[in-house]
Amino acid sequence: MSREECAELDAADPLAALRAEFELPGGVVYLAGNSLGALPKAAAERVGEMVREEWGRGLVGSWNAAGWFDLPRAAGDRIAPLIGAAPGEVVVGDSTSVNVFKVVAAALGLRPGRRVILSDLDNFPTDRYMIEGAAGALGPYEIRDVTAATLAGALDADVAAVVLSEVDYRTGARYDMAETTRLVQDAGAIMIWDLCHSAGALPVELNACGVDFAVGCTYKYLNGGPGSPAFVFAASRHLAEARQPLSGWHGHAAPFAFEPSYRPAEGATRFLVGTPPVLSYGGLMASLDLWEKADIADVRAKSVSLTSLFIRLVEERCPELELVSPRDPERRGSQVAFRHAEGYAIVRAAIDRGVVGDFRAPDILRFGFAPLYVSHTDVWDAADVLADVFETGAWRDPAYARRLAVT
Ligand SMILES: Cc1ncc(COP(=O)(O)O)c(C=O)c1O
Ligand SMILES: Nc1c(O)cccc1C(=O)C[C@H](N)C(=O)O
Repeated sequence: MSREECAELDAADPLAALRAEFELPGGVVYLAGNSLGALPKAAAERVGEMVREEWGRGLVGSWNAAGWFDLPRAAGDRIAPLIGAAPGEVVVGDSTSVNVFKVVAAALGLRPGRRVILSDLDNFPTDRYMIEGAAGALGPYEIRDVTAATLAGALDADVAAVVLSEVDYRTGARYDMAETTRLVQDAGAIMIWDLCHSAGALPVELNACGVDFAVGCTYKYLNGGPGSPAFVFAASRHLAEARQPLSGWHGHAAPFAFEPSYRPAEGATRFLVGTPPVLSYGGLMASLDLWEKADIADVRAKSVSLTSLFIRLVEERCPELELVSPRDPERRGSQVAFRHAEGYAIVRAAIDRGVVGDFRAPDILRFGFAPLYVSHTDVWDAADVLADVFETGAWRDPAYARRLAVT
């Protein structure tokens, strides 16, 4: 595959026009949108307007006039179609970590008498830490570690809830959501999915799969900006009964009645806690405008095309790298991971040459493909830079051996 052929694929890409809506620095191929999505140009304007007009001029009246109070529900209703949820089932607030705690607590409350939580050993650590915290605070509960291969054998009548990430943050491996949810629910347990690496990366059908609860962040493929608030989904059939213990006033049935005791709000609002980080919703809402112009089926088709092309080019040109992601596109998300003992130095050398991926210990090189702004020529250029890093031995520079504190 030549660079010219990649350009032809880009010319036929139905999402191509969306790239111009993003602020992307020149000379950079950005393959870390699975960690922090790129900046939509309109997001900078929107946040600026919120600061100047809504905060500066509207002052406290903006809680009503500018709709600040309803942002968690409004943003949730706009994310709902991207994850196969109905209006009223999704709210946006807090972080994914905090939302894991809430849905685990809600799930445990729906399965009294069952004392076991199953958690994927390969799940992103914060999910595991929050499950430990919830089990300790609400328990005692026993946590049993599973993998995709051992899950079925671990399901028994003691299991209250199962928490899995649909797409593995390191390998990009993807669970079969429909089949796994059915398996878990057939055992009488509650199914909780973490969609951090799914939302905006591939079509998610929460209700079609009968999922109970889900959480996910908005700063990766949804491009909401650094630290933009996370979402939480609760299936409508659970909304009347589900309770979560972080009973803050924004989840109260009548926050401005200032009642002395907590009464949960109707619907998913009961999963809210305190005052929303209003300005952080500005970037997210601007980004969600772009999502209305994108067909998620096109997003998936392009994602498969980009990731498959990257695997092919890198395997041809960098035989030193071992593919870690599933080769079958059905079984992977929108990222590609390779293994190499010197992965850290290789990633740093590639970043210095304009190809921004990231490294996950102990030896994973990770590249995310956000179909709204990554092109096939970007993929070609990234593989070219990686090949150059090997051919020139650039990664051997001692400067690349020194680990940075973050990311
Ligand atoms: C699967 C998964 N869950 C959770 C998180 C993070 O959660 P939080 O936004 O609370 O830091 C990440 C990435 O940061 C993730 O990849
Ligand atoms: N959430 C992050 C953060 O607070 C700092 C640095 C990176 C992140 C990330 O999102 C990492 C990402 N979840 C991952 O899959 O590794």
